[in-house]
Amino acid sequence: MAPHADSPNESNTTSLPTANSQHAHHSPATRHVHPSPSDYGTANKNEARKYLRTYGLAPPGIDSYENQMKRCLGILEMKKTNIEKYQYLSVLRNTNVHLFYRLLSNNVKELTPLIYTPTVGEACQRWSELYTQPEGLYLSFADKGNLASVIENWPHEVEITVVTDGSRILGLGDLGINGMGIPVGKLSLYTACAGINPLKTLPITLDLGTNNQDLINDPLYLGSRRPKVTADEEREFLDEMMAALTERWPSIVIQYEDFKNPFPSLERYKDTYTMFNDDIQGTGAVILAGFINAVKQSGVPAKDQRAVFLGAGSAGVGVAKQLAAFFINEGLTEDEARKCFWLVDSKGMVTNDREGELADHKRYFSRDDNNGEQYKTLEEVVDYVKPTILMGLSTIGGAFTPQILEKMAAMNERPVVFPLSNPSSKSECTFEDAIKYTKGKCLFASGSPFPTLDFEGQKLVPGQGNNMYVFPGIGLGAILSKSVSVTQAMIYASAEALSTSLLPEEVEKNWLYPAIERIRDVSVVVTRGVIRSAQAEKVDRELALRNMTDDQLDDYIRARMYDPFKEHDKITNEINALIKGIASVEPQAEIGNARELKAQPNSTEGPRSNL
Ligand SMILES: NC(=O)C1=CN([C@@H]2O[C@H](COP(=O)(O)OP(=O)(O)OC[C@H]3O[C@@H](n4cnc5c(N)ncnc54)[C@H](O)[C@@H]3O)[C@@H](O)[C@H]2O)C=CC1
Ligand SMILES: CC(=O)C(=O)O
Ligand SMILES: [Mg+2]
Repeated sequence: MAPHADSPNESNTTSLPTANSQHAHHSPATRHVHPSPSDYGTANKNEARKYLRTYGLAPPGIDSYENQMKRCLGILEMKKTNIEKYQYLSVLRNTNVHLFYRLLSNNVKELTPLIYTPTVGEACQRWSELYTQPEGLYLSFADKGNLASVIENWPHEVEITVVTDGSRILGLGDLGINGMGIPVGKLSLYTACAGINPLKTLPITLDLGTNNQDLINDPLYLGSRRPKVTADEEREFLDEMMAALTERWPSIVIQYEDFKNPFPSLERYKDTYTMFNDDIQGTGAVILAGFINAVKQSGVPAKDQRAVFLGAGSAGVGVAKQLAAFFINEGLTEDEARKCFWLVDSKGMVTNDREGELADHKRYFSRDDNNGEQYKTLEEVVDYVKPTILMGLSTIGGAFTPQILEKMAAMNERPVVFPLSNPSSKSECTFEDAIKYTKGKCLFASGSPFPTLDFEGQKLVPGQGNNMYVFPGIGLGAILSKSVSVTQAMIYASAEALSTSLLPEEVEKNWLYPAIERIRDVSVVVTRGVIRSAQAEKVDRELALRNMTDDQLDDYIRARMYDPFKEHDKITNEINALIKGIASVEPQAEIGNARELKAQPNSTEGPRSNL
């Protein structure tokens, strides 16, 4: 990007009718609305400052983007802990949203762990303790019956929302309204990875009570202290919320995230609203993509795959279902595909004849061929099944012990070992242990990032099997195609697209996922796959996209992605348009602060000094 290296005294490329008059007041070349925090940015040129009415309200020096980012990285460097870095970045997002996204886009690998897993886990655990600024919308059970009017308070147009009830935040359990860090973090990635306009994103956290006694006892906790509502109460609440959101924003895409039991809501809303569940479907897709590439390397055909899953919750079952769909595509019958999976939960291997009631979502993969044997521990199950694949979605850090990893290596040329639980403390094993105990044989991906490793003279790069590779493209695809729903085929298509998005040199290095630094390009490929699938399923409403070639569609997608490096061009265009008098000025909300909750006054206010 070209730096904006103007000095305070340099004149700028365009000159406003009143720009050089030190005493000019009431210039028509100003916006007739209050500046937003981003308008005070130090990279704004004088002309822009006058136009935005922030002249004199920021230091006179005019920064280049590079300088701004250098300063931010310097400040980050000074922060001692990751949670301090998280806080600094949150404040930056609130005060200069475009700078925040420039910084994030240019440093996605380094900064994602600070705004997302693992740091967001601690941020959620301490949300009420560290609370400093509004970020998102809270919908309380006490407001049932009035949700539409609460939603009305959100001051911006919305294209996409991420909703959590905080009841299963990463692998950290029920965190109540402290879970807000998750929708905020996911939506930051929507913007950084898929260029969804930050102003058009809405983080929502539902306050449906909590069963976490520590929170209830915590005087600083900012949610209600009532016990978690019943399943029936939750359903009624969600019915009202879905209707109210869609009433206000008819094209809104709604992503469910980190609910303890998300299956009933997915089943209930998936055909009626443009919604999907990230933990079941997004995770299923991202792991399928990595697995498709792992299969190419391991050479084990679908019919010979034996997958043991530690964890049979939303993510475990979601991933198993996507892999089963792939096995069916590879020629297996549904029953043969289903039989490739052995699920293990906190009570041991999931079987039809074990004691106690089996949750509905576990039935599909429940085994009936265990001859009355109940295998309680993962090691017992590994000995019994002799798996080719070991997936971890259990929230149990360290559950893939050295012994289990050694067994995987002894049984397989290239064992697939995916410890996918988040944050890092919950990962079923580290990359280092996986490499050490399988002697470098395993095909590895983890939910949270691990550092690269030197092993026998080779630099090994771990894959990150995290739904962040697909949900941005699923969301953008649904928005651009104006899909009436997000179908299973669209989710599957996102996985196929991701699996093909690797560059030849990435394939050459045996990577399972593309470099995270290329995420915006990858998201274009995923978005195109999702749109094509929506068209095939006839759930799209933007019919003109059907006539585009793939190249044309890619250009179309790119052109609609928010680019934080172009925000100043937008201001310049507004000024030029104003000078020429040929266009009306865009409302401030277009370039304002994404998370600013205070509604902007409309333009009835008279102009102030432009100096
Ligand atoms: N890498 C990624 O992109 C994603 C990772 N996840 C992670 O997966 C984990 C699970 O998420 P969900 O399935 O949504 O949670 P969940 O609460 O629905 O399921 C957890 C499962 O783990 C099982 N489990 C708990 N303790 C166990 C033990 N000692 N031994 C064996 N199994 C045990 C439970 O019985 C349950 O089946 C979380 O840590 C989450 O962060 C979730 C979604 C995406
Ligand atoms: C990544 C994610 O969605 C989770 O850990 O829940
Ligand atoms: Mg999640």
